[in-house]
Amino acid sequence: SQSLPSGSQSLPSGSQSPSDRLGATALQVPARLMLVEEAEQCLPGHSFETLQVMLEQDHVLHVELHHPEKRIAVNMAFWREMVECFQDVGQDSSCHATVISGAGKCFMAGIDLMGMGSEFMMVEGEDRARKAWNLCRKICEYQETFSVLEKCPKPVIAAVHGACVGAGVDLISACDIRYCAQDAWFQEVDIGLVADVGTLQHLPKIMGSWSLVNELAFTTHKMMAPEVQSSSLVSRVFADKEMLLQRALEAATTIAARSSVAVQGTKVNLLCSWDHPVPKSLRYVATWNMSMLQTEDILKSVQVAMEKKGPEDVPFSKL
Ligand SMILES: CCC/C=C/C=C/C(=O)SCCNC(=O)CCNC(=O)[C@H](O)C(C)(C)COP(=O)(O)OP(=O)(O)OC[C@H]1O[C@@H](n2cnc3c(N)ncnc32)[C@H](O)[C@@H]1OP(=O)(O)O
Repeated sequence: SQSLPSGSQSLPSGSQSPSDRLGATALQVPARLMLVEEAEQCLPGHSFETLQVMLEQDHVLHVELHHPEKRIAVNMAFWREMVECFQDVGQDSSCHATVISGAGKCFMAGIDLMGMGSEFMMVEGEDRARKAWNLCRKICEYQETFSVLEKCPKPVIAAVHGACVGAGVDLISACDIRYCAQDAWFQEVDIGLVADVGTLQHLPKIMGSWSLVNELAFTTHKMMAPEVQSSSLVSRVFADKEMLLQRALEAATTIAARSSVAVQGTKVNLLCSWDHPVPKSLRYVATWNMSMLQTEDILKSVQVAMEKKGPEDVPFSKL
């Protein structure tokens, strides 16, 4: 059988239909069985090769992409570690929201053109059918690197500065909120292949203009910050990286102070409406809320609203 990157036994294999995605979000099966207490201690200090995880505020994690000397060109470890990291974020009840950014001069320079070329050229298999089968499995595993961001019920905010190329666009298109700095620019892959890990599936739904999506995909047109804002790829542009991170962390802190029942349930149901027609999504939220409306968070929230306080004043229980 095809040899896998080390540690990749923890990656789910096979492509997922929208309903699989929803099911996985709603009823996540732990990838690595871990007690909540262990998960809480584990993530911020966890040592990854390509990711640095920092606890920024109460309940807010900052995941920084690392490989600054190669402009965050992503290597084999990255594809595996993103899955490990965001599966753990999903399980960690003390994390309510996450910011993801790039260390050094840019957000991401795409795949490591030197290190990863052989990954797709050298596919094992005794004949073409078996090679194709193994290649399909591999592509599905790489898709999971960014799909994990959607499956994670905690909102993920992408904070982009400088270049965001190829796989960087795949990554941000799977995030829940996208902010960028004035110096940010975005560009599709131009290495003789069809992008296959999320960009083409997400961008038409995210951006307001099919024409612009096509332009970006067909011509590899370099989009600068004002253009990505007017096309809705990002919702806010900030003067520089410092301001960008500050405002991304502020947004994450606001989210983290709210009821987890409300925030995580909202993410799951927004994804449902992304994937399904309105009647089906309405039925789903009715089924969702027949249990979730029984939360104590509603009473607590109403009480503080009456007292003219904010959600940060409510002692919500962990989820
Ligand atoms: C696997 C599943 C499917 C996924 C497919 C994804 C495909 C893609 O991502 S395609 C996109 C590939 N990326 C690129 O084409 C971008 C290449 N890089 C650049 O254009 C520039 O480096 C960049 C604009 C990002 C930054 O420019 P700057 O002037 O600031 O830096 P450089 O001097 O160019 O680079 C500094 C060192 O980093 C190395 N480097 C940069 N990008 C990559 C890369 N993608 N892969 C490998 N190495 C990279 C660059 O060679 C320099 O190294 P050194 O010469 O040793 O200092």
